[in-house]
Amino acid sequence: MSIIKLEDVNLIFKVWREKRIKNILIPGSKKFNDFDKDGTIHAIRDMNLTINEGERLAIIGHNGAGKSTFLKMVSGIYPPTSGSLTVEGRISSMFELATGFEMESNGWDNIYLRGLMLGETPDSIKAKMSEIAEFSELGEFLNMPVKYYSSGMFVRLAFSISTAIHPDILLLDEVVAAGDAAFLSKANQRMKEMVEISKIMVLVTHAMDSAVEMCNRCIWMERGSIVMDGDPKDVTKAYIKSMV
Ligand SMILES: Nc1ncnc2c1ncn2[C@@H]1O[C@H](COP(=O)(O)OP(=O)(O)OP(=O)(O)O)[C@@H](O)[C@H]1O
Repeated sequence: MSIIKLEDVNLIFKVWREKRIKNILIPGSKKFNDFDKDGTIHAIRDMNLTINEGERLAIIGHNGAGKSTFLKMVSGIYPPTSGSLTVEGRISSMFELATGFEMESNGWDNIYLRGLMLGETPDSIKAKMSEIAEFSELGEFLNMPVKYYSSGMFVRLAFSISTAIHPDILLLDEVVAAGDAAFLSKANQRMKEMVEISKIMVLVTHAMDSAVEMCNRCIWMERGSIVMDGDPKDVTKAYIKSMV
């Protein structure tokens, strides 16, 4: 049984500002970085939300609304400052794909290490290695330290590993642009398969048609809070209307 449950959750970032060189050197420039009077950003505010199995949730909202922070919090990157966050199920995050790579190690070693990080056992990741390598189409480059990869090659490797595991909960931040056109179409197909097998999907997007086509529930966030929660057609319509 997979579930994501937030009860009165807050996430506050402490923003370092008083000691900026600019503040010290230029008198009167202290207000340069005035997000909040006390130097904090309240990214998630008193959030209550339950996401159950079968739900495909889209999160929409303006820049800085807290959408990506929400995903990172659910994936465990940022712990909530207060409140209760329950996540049951194996998570796969399709964002910050580069996190956790060993730049000095080669592609093969990174497949293995990253697989373990994503919850595979040594045996299960070994069994998937050749399939991951094949999907990435990196061939001989897999023997090379990943620090020498081009950005497109790096994305291919990261994407191939992340999508080889079968998650209960799939967290997506926009569409993953993975390499050239041929790889992109293969990647999109693989992404669709992942969406189908996952029990819960959360998609952060600025594309209203993706929210409507891919999801069966939508929340609109502003300033860390949920403004509206409901059918993607209704929520995206209200969001668009608010902008005109
Ligand atoms: N690591 C961090 N440290 C400090 N503040 C942060 C950090 N990450 C995000 N923020 C702040 O938290 C707020 C929410 O940011 P977030 O990235 O979640 O917004 P978003 O809705 O995903 O925006 P966008 O649509 O532009 O991607 C913003 O004010 C942002 O500046």
